[in-house]
Order: sequence, then C-alpha cells, then structure tokens
Amino acid sequence: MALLTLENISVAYDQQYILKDFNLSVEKGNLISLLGPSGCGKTTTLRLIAGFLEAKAGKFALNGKDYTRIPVSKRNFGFVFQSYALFPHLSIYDNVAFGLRLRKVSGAELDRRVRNILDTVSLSGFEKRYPKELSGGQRQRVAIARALVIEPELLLFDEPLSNLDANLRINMRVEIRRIQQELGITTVYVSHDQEECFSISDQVAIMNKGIIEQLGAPATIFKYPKTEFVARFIGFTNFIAFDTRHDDNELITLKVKDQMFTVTKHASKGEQPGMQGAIRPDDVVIGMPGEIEEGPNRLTGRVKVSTFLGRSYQYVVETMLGDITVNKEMEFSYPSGQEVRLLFPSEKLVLVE
Ligand SMILES: Nc1ncnc2c1ncn2[C@@H]1O[C@H](COP(=O)(O)OP(=O)(O)OP(=O)(O)O)[C@@H](O)[C@H]1O
Repeated sequence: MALLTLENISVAYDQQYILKDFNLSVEKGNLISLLGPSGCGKTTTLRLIAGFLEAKAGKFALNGKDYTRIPVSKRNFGFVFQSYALFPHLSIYDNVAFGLRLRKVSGAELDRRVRNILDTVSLSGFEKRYPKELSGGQRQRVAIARALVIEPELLLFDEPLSNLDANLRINMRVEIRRIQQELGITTVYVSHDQEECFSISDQVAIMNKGIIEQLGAPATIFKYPKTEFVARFIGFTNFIAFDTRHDDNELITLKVKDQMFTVTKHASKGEQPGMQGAIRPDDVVIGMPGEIEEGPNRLTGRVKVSTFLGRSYQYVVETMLGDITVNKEMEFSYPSGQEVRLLFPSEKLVLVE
C-alpha cells in the first residue's frame, strides 16, 4: 500500500483552479520529485500536503489514515524551505532542538536526538554557533537536521538548493539523498532543476498546469516521454507528425509524405501511444549524403544555421518535414547551405501523444 495518497484533490485561488482532480501516490521510503515549469502547481501540492493550505475537494491520506482536515500542528512532517528559515537569535543546537521542545521532549532524550542528527548531517562541533556564522551549505544542513530531528513521517523539500552555488548544490543533493535513504524517510521534493530531480529521485512526476503529465522512474521518463509536453520539457526538440501507423511484433512503421520511419518496440516502453515521433538533437545522426545511404528513417536537407557549442556543433537543418535540430561533435562545421542527410535511429525515436 502506498504510504501517501492524494485523491482527486482540487485547490483554487479566487475561483481559479490550480490543482484539479490531482492524484498522486508515493511508496514508503521513496523520494518523489515534482518537476515542471514555473506556476504548474508544485509548491501548491507541497503546501497542501504540509497542511498550510486546504483542499476544496478530494482526500489526502497517510498510511491509510485520512489527513485532509488534520491541522499543521498535528502533522508530524519535516519541511525544508529554499530560504532555510533558521532562527537567527538561536544557536545551531537550539535551532535543531526547537521542534523537539515544542513536542515536549527534554533532558537527555532531547540532547541525544539533537547530537545524533547533527552528526548525521556532518555538523557535530557546530552546536554553539549561530546561523550567521555558517556557510550557505551548512545552514541548509541545519535546516535539514531541524526537519529530521522530529522523526517526521514525511519530509517535504521546496527548492532547498536554489540559493546555493552550483558545486555546493551537487554536493548537497548527494547528501540529501544519502540521509533520506539512510533514514528511509518518505520524501516529496520540489524543484525546477531537472538534473537535480532526476539524480536524487526514485520517482519523478512531471507536472503541467495542475496535473501530472507523467509519473515514473527517472530513467524511464528520460528515455520514453509519453506526451509532447514531457518530451519538450526534457530536451526532445524534434517532432515529426505522421499520417499512418502500423504496429508489428517488433517494429512500428509510420509514414508521412511517402517517407517511411520505423520505431523499435520495447516491452519496457509500454504502449507507445501517439502519432508523433520525437527525438533529441544528440540522437539524430548527421552526415554528407554519401556517408549516409538512402533508406527509411532518413531525410535529406540543408544546413540553415550552425552554432558552435564548445564540445559540439548544433545545426538547424531544413527538411521537407520542417526544421530539425542536430548536435554533433566534430572538428569542422558544415557551412550554411550544405546538403546533408539525417538518420533517425529506430531505437532513439519515441512516439508521443
Ligand atoms: N496565494 C495565492 N493566491 C493566488 N494565486 C496563487 C497563490 N499562490 C499561488 N498562486 C498561483 O498558483 C499557481 C501555482 O503556483 P505554485 O507556487 O504552486 O507554482 P510552482 O509550480 O511551485 O511554481 P514555481 O516553480 O514558480 O515556484 C500560480 O499560477 C500562482 O500564481
């Protein structure tokens, strides 16, 4: 049974729905990320789970128990914000002890738990310092310790790393994942940073306008987006709309304007719905017409724009099916106007709705 379930939740501000019939379930001990463009409802979902916000309709349950009307103060959840929200006038020890004192934990038990958790986040020895005497990464670890010390049933993160510089962000996300796995705490993590979400999650939910477009393991979503929105969001820039489709045992054959394409069928891809092919710029093969012979999954075109990206060149190639963007590592670039042939490997082309 899923630990956390949101069933048909609706949230509205000023009569406008932000979440409508929203459903989500998270397994015990899993870390799920909510990922999506600004304004899609990630923070709203998190605030609803935390209890800062009430649903207009629907049900939120934890371990089978209905939490929909349970106030924040009765939810034993740890919350980590982007802004850390530490108390500046309290020492690190007292910042971490705060939630325990609120829950009437004191004496040796309080001391043991505070010291244990500071050790877990590698901040032993910092007890007497004040937040202003710590670096950004250390402050964020105090915020995590404070959320963890109450032994929460759920851990909620809202853009926890966006105030940190790039290197520290990578270290901290590894830390967060380590601690979360070590303690086995079910976690909902909100970020708009794709790499961050994909690297630390068991499951990723791609959100769009208050609904989940796709939910799955990071590698599955990365390889097999189901909708055009998800595909675009994770870097598929090329789309080909087909007119006909024929499914065989191992291949799906598609046609547009007498051009034939095949897409490999893999059990792991599920149904592969849709009539639109999608492919990343890195996965399109580009070469001179003599280098790539004619056949299915190929288009001939002309280089319209060539851009140096450092490691590779990016080409926009004009074809009979529209412009196609291609990245290729090479020493010299093709000049504008050069005739080239493109190959769309069957196993890299996915079908989306
Ligand atoms: N208190 C509020 N009153 C009215 N509208 C709100 C309120 N809070 C959020 N919204 C609106 O709800 C929508 C979803 O907001 P939310 O903060 O959940 O988005 P988000 O996906 O977390 O975005 P971001 O990545 O920018 O933080 C937005 O259109 C926002 O303007």
